Parts: sequence; C-alpha cells; structure tokens
Amino acid sequence: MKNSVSDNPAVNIKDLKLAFHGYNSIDIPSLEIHSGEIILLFGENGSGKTTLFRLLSGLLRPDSGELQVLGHDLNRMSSRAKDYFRGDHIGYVFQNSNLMPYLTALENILLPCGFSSRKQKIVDSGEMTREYEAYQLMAKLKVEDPARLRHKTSQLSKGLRQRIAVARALIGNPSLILADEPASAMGSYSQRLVYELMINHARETNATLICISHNKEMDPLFDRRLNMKDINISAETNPLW
Ligand SMILES: Nc1ncnc2c1ncn2[C@@H]1O[C@H](COP(=O)(O)OP(=O)(O)OP(=O)(O)O)[C@@H](O)[C@H]1O
Repeated sequence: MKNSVSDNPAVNIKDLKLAFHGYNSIDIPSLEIHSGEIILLFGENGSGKTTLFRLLSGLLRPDSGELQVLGHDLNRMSSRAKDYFRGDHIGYVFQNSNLMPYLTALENILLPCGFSSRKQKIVDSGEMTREYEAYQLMAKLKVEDPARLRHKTSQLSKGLRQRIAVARALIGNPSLILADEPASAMGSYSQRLVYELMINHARETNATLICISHNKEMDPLFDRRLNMKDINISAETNPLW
C-alpha cells in the first residue's frame, strides 16, 4: 500500500454512526479536522471520545457513514490494509498505555519500527541509531537516565509508563497522533511537559494531533477545542450516557 497521504483534510466524517447493544454511541453528522491542526477533544465520561479514536484508527468499523482519514476511505479498506495504514501513519497513545509488559521500555518505544517500514526508514534516516532516537525522545520527557529504559515496563510507575507510551506514539513521525488522556497519571508540571512535547513534535513534523484531556489548564496550548456534546448527537438517543 502507498505510504503517501493527501494534504487536506486529516479527518472528514459525514453521518457516522456506531451502536453497541442497540444504542448509538457515535452519531456524528459532520466533522472536519484540517491537516496539521492541534485539537483538544473533551466531554463527559461515556460521550464517545475513545470510541471515536478507535474508529479513526480503523480498530472499529462504523455501522454507516463516511469516514476519511488522511485521504483514505477507511470503509473501503480491508482489515489488513487498515493495519498497515495504522502502523505507517498513526501514532496512538492508548488510555491505559497498552505497553507490552514483558518487553523493556526501550523495546516498547521501538515497537512501531517493527510494524512499519515507513517509520523504520524515517528513524533510520537520521544520523543517530534507533536507540538514540528513543533516548532523545525520553530525555525531552525528562527521563534522562538510559538505564531506566532497560527495565521491563511492568516494573515502572504509571507516570513513567505514560511517557513511554507517548514516545512510542511519536517515534517515526506519524501523520496523525491520537492521544487518549496521555498524561492523566502525572502532576500538572509533567502534564504540561508532555503536552508541549507532543504539540511541538506535531508542529515540527506537520502532523495532526488530537488529544483527549480533562485538564482545562492545557486549553491555551491547542488550536481548537472540540466538545463531544457538540459533535456527537448520540446522547439524544442513548440512555447509557
Ligand atoms: N466494546 C463496547 N461494548 C459496548 N459498549 C461500548 C463499547 N465501547 C464503548 N461502549 C459504549 O460507548 C459509549 C462511549 O464510550 P467511550 O469509552 O468511547 O466514552 P469516553 O468518552 O471515551 O469515556 P471516558 O471519558 O470514560 O473514557 C459508552 O456508552 C460505552 O459504554
């Protein structure tokens, strides 16, 4: 599959619907996010933020509607094609980090290079080794002792695991970064550091960043704020909200 992505928009959604157990979790009449935008996504628990991320990354298939991501019509792609697309173009910080507990921190950060030849090429095109690139990212997140990256992630604190998940999402310069409460286990100083690093990285690499956060102090860092209740009208029909 081609590695190139089209310029605009990064996300284009029309009449997108997904129901669980007969209730709509997602009912988004229209949503457009431009390439390179830095977006804060917020909303009540259960308002569909994580579900929207899983749709955007091709982990879930909608029941109906149009879903274009980086110029690709995800509805027309096979599961296998979506796996390649996700590996090549998306960096995803999962809500619970989703690190491999039996791998070291460094192995976790470098994992995307094993799944994507695009990311592998980008990381290997620099003058530094892959390992050094990973250390650099972690140093920017104020984890400066390389020895800490040789520990299995199950031995590390939640805040450190979140930083590792952020570095894993950024390595190889994905075109779309989806970060689901990436710094929720951290204090406000570290949260700001993590958000600023992700935002700077996105701007430097012309990536689009969508970040789910409940921390209002971070609002000014973002280009645009999206409230789920304004884009997802499923609350009108879903009593589980
Ligand atoms: N796999 C699933 N099976 C059944 N219902 C689901 C599933 N995934 C999500 N839902 C439902 O979809 C709705 C949206 O959930 P989602 O996790 O996307 O919300 P959220 O805004 O990310 O919440 P939070 O802020 O708590 O993380 C909820 O009503 C949830 O119960």
